Amino acid sequence: MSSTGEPAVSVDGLSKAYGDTVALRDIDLSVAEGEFLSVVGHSGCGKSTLLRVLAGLEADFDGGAAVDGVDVRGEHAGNVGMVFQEPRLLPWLSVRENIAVGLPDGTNPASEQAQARVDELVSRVGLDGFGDARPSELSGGMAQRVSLARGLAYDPTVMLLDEPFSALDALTKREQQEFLLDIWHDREITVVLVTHDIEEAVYLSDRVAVIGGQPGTVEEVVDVERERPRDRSAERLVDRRERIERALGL
Ligand SMILES: Nc1ncnc2c1ncn2[C@@H]1O[C@H](COP(=O)(O)OP(=O)(O)OP(=O)(O)O)[C@@H](O)[C@H]1O
Repeated sequence: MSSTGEPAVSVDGLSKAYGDTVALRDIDLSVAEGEFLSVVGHSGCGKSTLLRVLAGLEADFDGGAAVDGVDVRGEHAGNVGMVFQEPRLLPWLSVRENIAVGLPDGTNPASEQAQARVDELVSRVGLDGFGDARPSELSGGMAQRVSLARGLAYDPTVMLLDEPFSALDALTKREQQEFLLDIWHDREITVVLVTHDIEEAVYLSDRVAVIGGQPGTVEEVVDVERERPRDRSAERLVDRRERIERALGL
């Protein structure tokens, strides 16, 4: 990744209302290239709204939000991939075809280049041998990996993940967390992860932004550390978890 020194994500005085409901108020946030940032907060504090703004899905807001220095409201904005809580796969398409849905507009999915890109993504998310399977033949964790591959197909610089593991059982969730770290490991992408799970946020992230209140504002940004691999029970992580819990009034 070539570093321009520009933050991958910058949010400046962002406020967003839905009619009379103010979801976010005066949010400032900056995410460096290659950084892993999590966003935690109580239900309804505006976490998904923040991701939707960054993904260019909400045009009507006050303040600024940019990805790679480009305003998210602009025509060429949003070199982002998005992964949701549910995999949202098309049941009548194969794994390969579902991933191809995420290829950049104008790509001919039948072209040799597109096919090679899809094969590479199937491999990258550990699904060799399942390329022709239908979503109904996959486990929850596998389906979520297809969703991740579809998000990566666009070759985004920033991945936005909205509680991608919250529907998974505890063991699968851990596997998927490791999997996401593997994908992110070379820091070729910047990750913004929304989660309810404080332990997950602390284990995975460089920094954790705590959003509180309604409308949501940034209460605190907690530095975790840059080192990896990490021990989930390390004192430093426990300390960070407690700090976040206090910020959330838990
Ligand atoms: N499309 C919408 N229309 C009206 N109000 C909305 C809409 N989307 C979100 N809201 C409101 O905005 C506020 C923030 O919602 P948002 O989904 O961003 O919160 P969240 O922190 O992601 O919640 P959760 O953790 O429960 O997913 C809530 O009060 C919600 O009711």
